[in-house]
Amino acid sequence: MKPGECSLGNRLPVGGNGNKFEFPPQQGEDPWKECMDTAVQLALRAGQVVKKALTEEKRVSTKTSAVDLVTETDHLVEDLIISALREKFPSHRFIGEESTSAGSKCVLTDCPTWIIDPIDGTCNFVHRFPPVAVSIGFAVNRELEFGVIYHCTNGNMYTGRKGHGAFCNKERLRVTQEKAIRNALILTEIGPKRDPETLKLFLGNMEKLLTFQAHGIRVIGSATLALCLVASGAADAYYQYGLHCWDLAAATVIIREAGGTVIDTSGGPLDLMSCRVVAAGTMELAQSIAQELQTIDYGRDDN
Ligand SMILES: Nc1ncnc2c1ncn2[C@@H]1O[C@H](CO)[C@@H](O)[C@H]1OP(=O)(O)O
Ligand SMILES: [Mg+2]
Ligand SMILES: [Mg+2]
Repeated sequence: MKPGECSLGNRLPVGGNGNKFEFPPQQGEDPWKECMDTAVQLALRAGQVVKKALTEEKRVSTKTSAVDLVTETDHLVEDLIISALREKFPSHRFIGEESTSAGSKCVLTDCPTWIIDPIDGTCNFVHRFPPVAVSIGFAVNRELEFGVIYHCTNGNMYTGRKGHGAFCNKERLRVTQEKAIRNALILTEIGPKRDPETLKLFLGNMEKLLTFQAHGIRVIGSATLALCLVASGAADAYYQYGLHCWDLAAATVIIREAGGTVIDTSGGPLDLMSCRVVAAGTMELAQSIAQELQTIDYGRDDN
């Protein structure tokens, strides 16, 4: 994809809410810099909407299961982000969690594509449990170029740009060098299926890792923020069956740029649409976890 195919428009800041997040300086020409700057500004703007709505009464509906929640704020924020991006970059494509739920196609092509989770941690949002994020990933030629994840309740802005590192605000992120399950702090998420067979597999996977003397397993209710904790070195690994491309896109760039590994649960390369992942600071730990996991089938995002 040539840089010219990203309609760069003018350089007016998006939003104008007075928030002055400065992206860490980069060297050389970056054809997607304006896109990334726009993503940061939009994540901040969306984050403010989410933060305000957190304390207000919410209308909650369910999607794929009784525990897969959505609110009017998820829709509002996704519309806000996609309409602003479409206006600025009319030739680009969009994959959004709520647009996909409403029937939009979820396919990644070579075109510049934005992959958006308007609220990651909707269940947390509904309960006012703090890990709640806005996640914006961007891919060109099916390769992830950058990711922006805004932790709405504590104001942390996580960014990763391919080849330029990962940051939390202005602080560079680094993964841990832990290689063994034995000493690892591991994060996961439960996924929306709660039938007995799925729960047995989910708990069996946890039990296996605990049997190997993992220091701990944590579930925080936001896949994107859990992955940011791995990028930050606050946890050693993350695995899950039942997440989606919008949970993974932005975070994958951030972890890789923090020196970490993101792979498929089979031990092979990541497939963004496969609804499963293992991420870790080291390939050794990622492979060890992948080897122990029993597959939970969640289908694919692109069919
Ligand atoms: N009841 C629930 N509890 C936690 N996460 C849930 C959930 N239902 C759906 N999810 C989604 O599953 C992802 C990975 O498990 C989470 O980050 C969350 O993304 P969401 O809030 O964007 O829907
Ligand atoms: Mg969401
Ligand atoms: Mg999500």
